Amino acid sequence: MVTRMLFRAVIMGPPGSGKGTVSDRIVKNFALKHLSSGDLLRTNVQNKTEIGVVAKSYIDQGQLVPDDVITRLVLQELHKINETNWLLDGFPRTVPQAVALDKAFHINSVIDLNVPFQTIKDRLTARWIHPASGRVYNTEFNPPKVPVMTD
Ligand SMILES: Nc1nc2c(ncn2[C@@H]2O[C@H](COP(=O)(O)OP(=O)(O)O)[C@@H](O)[C@H]2O)c(=O)[nH]1
Ligand SMILES: Nc1ncnc2c1ncn2[C@@H]1O[C@H](COP(=O)(O)OP(=O)(O)O)[C@@H](O)[C@H]1O
Repeated sequence: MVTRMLFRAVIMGPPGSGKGTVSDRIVKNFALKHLSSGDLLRTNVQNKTEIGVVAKSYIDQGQLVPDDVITRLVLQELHKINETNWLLDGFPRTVPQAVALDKAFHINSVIDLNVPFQTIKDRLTARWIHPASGRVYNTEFNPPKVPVMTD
């Protein structure tokens, strides 16, 4: 049996550090699937799945979704793309999540975005998200081609 080497990476950093933006750029240049825990949760919230209903109450309060809920959701998705190289964004965020991921998969690389707090504040102030597509812009760094429109 021939076993193909698969590349598994995690991108970490506080909210607003640029995980989503950097991930988009990486997957444009490398054959990786980008899986974002935030996007996954938002899809579940939109579709009103059982997990989505539970997750919404935490997200709306600005809290982390409980470890067992998010871990089940993310690992289930990762098993679906078992034959693919992937880049995981937003997970793990806690030690129990990291332990669960480490047990389930061998991780080849971790990118840790180290961005000063003031820079994060400035970026989040200028962040602009198009709700329908989930595309992320920045009014200074990465503005949409037509102001207030998504491209
Ligand atoms: N100036 C600058 N802004 C950036 C950079 N990377 C991301 N941003 C912007 O910072 C904001 C937060 O980025 P995002 O990818 O949503 O961060 P996440 O919350 O870690 O996924 C967005 O408005 C991005 O357009 C960067 O390298 N420089
Ligand atoms: N690994 C995780 N563990 C717990 N909750 C999470 C996790 N990832 C995402 N969430 C929930 O989803 C929300 C949105 O996440 P995300 O899109 O990554 O945005 P941000 O990077 O701006 O926090 C978080 O505020 C949190 O409530």
